[in-house]
Amino acid sequence: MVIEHAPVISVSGLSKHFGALEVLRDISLDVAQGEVIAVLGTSGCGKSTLLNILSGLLRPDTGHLRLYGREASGFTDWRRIVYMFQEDRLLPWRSIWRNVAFGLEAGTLSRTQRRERALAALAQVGLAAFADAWPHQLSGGMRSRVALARSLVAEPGILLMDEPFSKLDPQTRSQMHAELLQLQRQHGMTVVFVTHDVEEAVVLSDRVIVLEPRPGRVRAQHVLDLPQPRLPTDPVVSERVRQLRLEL
Ligand SMILES: Nc1ncnc2c1ncn2[C@@H]1O[C@H](COP(=O)(O)OP(=O)(O)OP(=O)(O)O)[C@@H](O)[C@H]1O
Repeated sequence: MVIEHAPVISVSGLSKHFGALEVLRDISLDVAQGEVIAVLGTSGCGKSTLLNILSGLLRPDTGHLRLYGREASGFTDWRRIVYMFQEDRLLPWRSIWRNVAFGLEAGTLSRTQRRERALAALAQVGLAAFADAWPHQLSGGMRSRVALARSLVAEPGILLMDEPFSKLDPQTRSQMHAELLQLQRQHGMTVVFVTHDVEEAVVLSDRVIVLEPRPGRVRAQHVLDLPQPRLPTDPVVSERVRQLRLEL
């Protein structure tokens, strides 16, 4: 879904080195509100580094990052942006609802309100019944859903994801894809995720940004105007996957 607005994320001329290693060179990219963007590239091409910059965790050496129309250096509303990591990062000593509510603790909500919000987020991922369970009692897919609930509980405008489903088995992964898209539509969120899985990029995204390695540069952008849901077995989908694989 693409809503025509000023970009919520705008990157221009961005570069990043780690010591002598040039990781990103002259990256420019605009993301509209409600878009789902896949950043696709081989291992080590700088995908996570780019996401770290978009999230404010890392500063670029040169170039500009604008979020909701503001230069990142003057942007203060970082709570509108949530970062979902590759690992679920659940805290083993906290019950499920308290894991989900973790990010709300810095705010002004009471414990009861935090629990209500956490329960609502858990209900959205089908895990309301597990609110008082512990992380070790959950399967990998369930833990992944909890991580998604924890990301959604703060109602972010932008969700950044670094290969969040890469550790799941293929079937659970497809379920998570469908759930993510449903939640994304409900909330109108902008999603930017990085992956080296071409099929995942084609199934989920409105647009694929292909990064070229050493140093990471934008090689191509592809708009995927295919209807949802997209099944990997659909010939139109598998043809796009085949074409994109040739580019990597
Ligand atoms: N903090 C750091 N210090 C030094 N080098 C780093 C740092 N972070 C990343 N790198 C290097 O920068 C390059 C790009 O790393 P990055 O993690 O962004 O790639 P990636 O495309 O996300 O890889 P993968 O798909 O394997 O996760 C790699 O060569 C990596 O070793």
